[in-house]
Amino acid sequence: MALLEIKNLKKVYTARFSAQQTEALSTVNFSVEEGEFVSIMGESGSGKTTLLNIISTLDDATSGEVYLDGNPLSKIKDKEVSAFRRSTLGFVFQDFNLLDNFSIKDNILLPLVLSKTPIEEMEARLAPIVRNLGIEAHIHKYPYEVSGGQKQRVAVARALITRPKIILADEPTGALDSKASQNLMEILKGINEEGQTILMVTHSTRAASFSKRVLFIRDGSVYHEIYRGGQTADEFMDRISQSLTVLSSRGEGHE
Ligand SMILES: Nc1ncnc2c1ncn2[C@@H]1O[C@H](COP(=O)(O)OP(=O)(O)OP(=O)(O)O)[C@@H](O)[C@H]1O
Repeated sequence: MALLEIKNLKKVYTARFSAQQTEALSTVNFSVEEGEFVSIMGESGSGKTTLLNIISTLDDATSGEVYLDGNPLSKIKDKEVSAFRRSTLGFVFQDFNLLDNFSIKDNILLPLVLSKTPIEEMEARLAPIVRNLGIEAHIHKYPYEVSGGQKQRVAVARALITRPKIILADEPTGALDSKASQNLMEILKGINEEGQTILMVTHSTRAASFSKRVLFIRDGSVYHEIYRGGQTADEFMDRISQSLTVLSSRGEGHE
């Protein structure tokens, strides 16, 4: 059974003060196996954020279903959604989403504090994660005292601390320079090699080349996919670029 299964997902937005409707997702079908690292690419407005928001339980689908470990997300009761999200999903966003008034350590521990984890357990989980991510020396600082790349590593630490089933990353390198982006992607690749499943939305072909599979979304549905297989990151990046060129220049059909 796939870890994540997206079945016939459709999302239509209805404008609040008019009858105007936008079909953001038409029919999305795909699945992610445990241990995979999958990127989602597509032009602006193709529905990537909408898709990630529905998988994140931040938004509801118009129809279709998302299954995690075989369980339909739409059946989770409203009052259980926050706890589900906290314990099962790890989030990494483009703009880090750290709390400025919390130290780095408190930002990382926040999901565990909210789920009332004992202090000894929190400390035991924190130590290896901050060591692996190279942010050990910064945990008593505040977000405004560290670089963008370090902030994003803090966000990754916060995502990992709950031992989520899947990490959902939305443009994680979007606010980083090329060196920090490379560093972050190497970290995500390493985490994936240790078994963490990752689903990432990105515009960056270089970032996507670190994943094992790339899904291309267009006009609200998955249009094409490629696997890295035995290719090097550079070879895979060339294939991703070629696919994007073909897809943006072609109206219909598969490669
Ligand atoms: N809250 C909303 N209300 C109405 N329409 C929306 C809403 N959010 C998104 N849309 C529309 O749904 C479509 C898909 O948007 P979405 O943000 O998912 O695209 P995207 O691929 O993430 O784009 P980008 O790469 O620019 O972030 C677009 O046409 C967008 O205008």
